[in-house]
Amino acid sequence: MATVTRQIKDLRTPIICVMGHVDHGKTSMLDKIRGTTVTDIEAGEITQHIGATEVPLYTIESLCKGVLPGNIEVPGLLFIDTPGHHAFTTLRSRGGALSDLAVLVIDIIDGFQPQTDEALKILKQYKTPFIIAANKIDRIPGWRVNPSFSFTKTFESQPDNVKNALDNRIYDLAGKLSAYGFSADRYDRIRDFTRTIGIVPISARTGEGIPDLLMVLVGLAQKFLEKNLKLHVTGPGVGTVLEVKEDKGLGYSIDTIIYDGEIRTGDTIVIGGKEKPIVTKVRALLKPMPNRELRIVEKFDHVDRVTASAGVKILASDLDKAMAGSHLRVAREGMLNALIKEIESEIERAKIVTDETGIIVKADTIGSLEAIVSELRSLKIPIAQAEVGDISKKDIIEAETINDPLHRVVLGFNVKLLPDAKEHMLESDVRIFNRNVIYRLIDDYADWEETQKKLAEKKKMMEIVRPGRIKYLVNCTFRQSKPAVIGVQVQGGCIKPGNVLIKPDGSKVGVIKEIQERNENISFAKKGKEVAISLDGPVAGRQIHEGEVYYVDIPESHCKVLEFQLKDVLSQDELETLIEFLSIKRKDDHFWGK
Ligand SMILES: Nc1nc2c(ncn2[C@@H]2O[C@H](COP(=O)(O)OP(=O)(O)OP(=O)(O)O)[C@@H](O)[C@H]2O)c(=O)[nH]1
Repeated sequence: MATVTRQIKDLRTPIICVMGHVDHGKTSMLDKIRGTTVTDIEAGEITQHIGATEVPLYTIESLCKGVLPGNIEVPGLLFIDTPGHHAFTTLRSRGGALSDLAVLVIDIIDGFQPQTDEALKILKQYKTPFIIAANKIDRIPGWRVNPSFSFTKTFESQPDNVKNALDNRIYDLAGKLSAYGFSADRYDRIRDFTRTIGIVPISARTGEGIPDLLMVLVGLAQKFLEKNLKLHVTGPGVGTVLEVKEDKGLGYSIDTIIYDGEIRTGDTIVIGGKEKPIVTKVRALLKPMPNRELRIVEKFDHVDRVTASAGVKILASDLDKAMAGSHLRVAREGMLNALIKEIESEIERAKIVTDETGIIVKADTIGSLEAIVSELRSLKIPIAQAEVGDISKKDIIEAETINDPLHRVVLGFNVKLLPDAKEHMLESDVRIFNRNVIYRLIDDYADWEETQKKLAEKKKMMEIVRPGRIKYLVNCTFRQSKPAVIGVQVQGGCIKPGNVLIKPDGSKVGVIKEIQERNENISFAKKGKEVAISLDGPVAGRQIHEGEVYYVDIPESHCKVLEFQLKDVLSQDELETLIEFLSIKRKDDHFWGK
């Protein structure tokens, strides 16, 4: 058996990003690789944050059971677990940009889905080499499970019809990929991985195909790293802050990915802070034990130095204001000022340009903030303020000053509602949405906004005098005066008690006191109804005559609202009646109600 003992010191660990549609099995796949389970702690079952898992070469070697080629020099693989929903585009792009390689997970039964397409577009844009993990092969009807087998081995043991079914699905995937200009094939039929995308059939549930996946990734990383990547493992470290945490006993710490160079205890580092760059000294470097996921690790190794690429927890003072998503740079001799300037301009760029008025957004990291902002922008929802941090009383007070009640809103993503904010909220009309799943946060706000709009329209309609046209029916004079009681037919729109009536020549008729239908008082009568109305003002036979037509007199300000704001909510006959009424009013004054 060929042993893999050729680690060359200066090669950094390639960073792998995992992408794919919701529920296609990204988390399960990583779980299978690292042998732990994070699915249970995912909010809303969607992976929310970039996490990192280092899989050392010896683990890959043992999983691949001797099938690994003999020329591997990379020290292992560092997996970044990117989230799966389209609202995470920004985070994904960051993952895409950060990673050397990607695995696009596709449920072989479900096939291409919207986020599969989106991931492909991102991969293409960033020119990131990738492979496809065609997951859930155990769901192919008739599949014979061989837990943890390599794909080639388990495939051999399948009946012909199952083999064909799998190949047909792979063929389908390859067809879809060709629409993006990618040529793709089952990985074991490919000679040149730089030209053809490898499709590795796997089952994240049974572990089948996982050895093949790792083997292809290591081989590909080796090839691409040799060709395309300059490897710095000795220069000053460069990284990105994934999360800022307050841990019991540890104080504030930052979880980071170091993707270039090295970092040592005692190093001076510069990182992005909420207001200004933070310059601090590394007190301790805590590396997760190999094969553990950075977020749920309980055990750390204290190390003196870490080389790229690695997920590492850094302990230092002044980290409470560190900003998740910002860069981290190690400052060696004479570099400090330049680095501070660099991080300063980065903070400046990260400040999200906001609109003059709009809602307030708070999020836990720059990445999630950017994702929410870009989603809100695409929905054309204005943003007055967007910041990393918990929801404070100040945010609510700020929101109270917003004129439009639909924008008197604070959207919080994965943040706390601070106690003083909670208290103030009770006496405020500001609406707060605080969720830990981005699409739910935005959907909830959009639903609320829609309901509020409808309610506001309804309220407006209730207050506004609406168009109406009636005909005074022949032989329907029931009382001549004080009040006159006459029978009418509603010919357009509707009438209500309190409506003032006018004639087509614009002269005033009187005010409707009551409306009766079969001797019962009613609050309104719509088109088609024949009702009796009592009228204050006119004397039947003198000022008003049977056979005449009257219009509801609409105040000029109401006409403006009807014509320019509520036109879409008016029925066809209301609209026609309004047009007739306006032509009466505009006969002498062309600009009436405009
Ligand atoms: N039968 C079968 N089920 C699988 C396999 N892989 C994942 N699943 C199931 O598919 C569901 C989704 O898997 P996840 O790993 O949570 O998917 P994900 O892509 O990480 O989903 P998000 O984090 O929500 O984006 C879970 O119920 C898994 O148990 C597989 O290979 N075979």
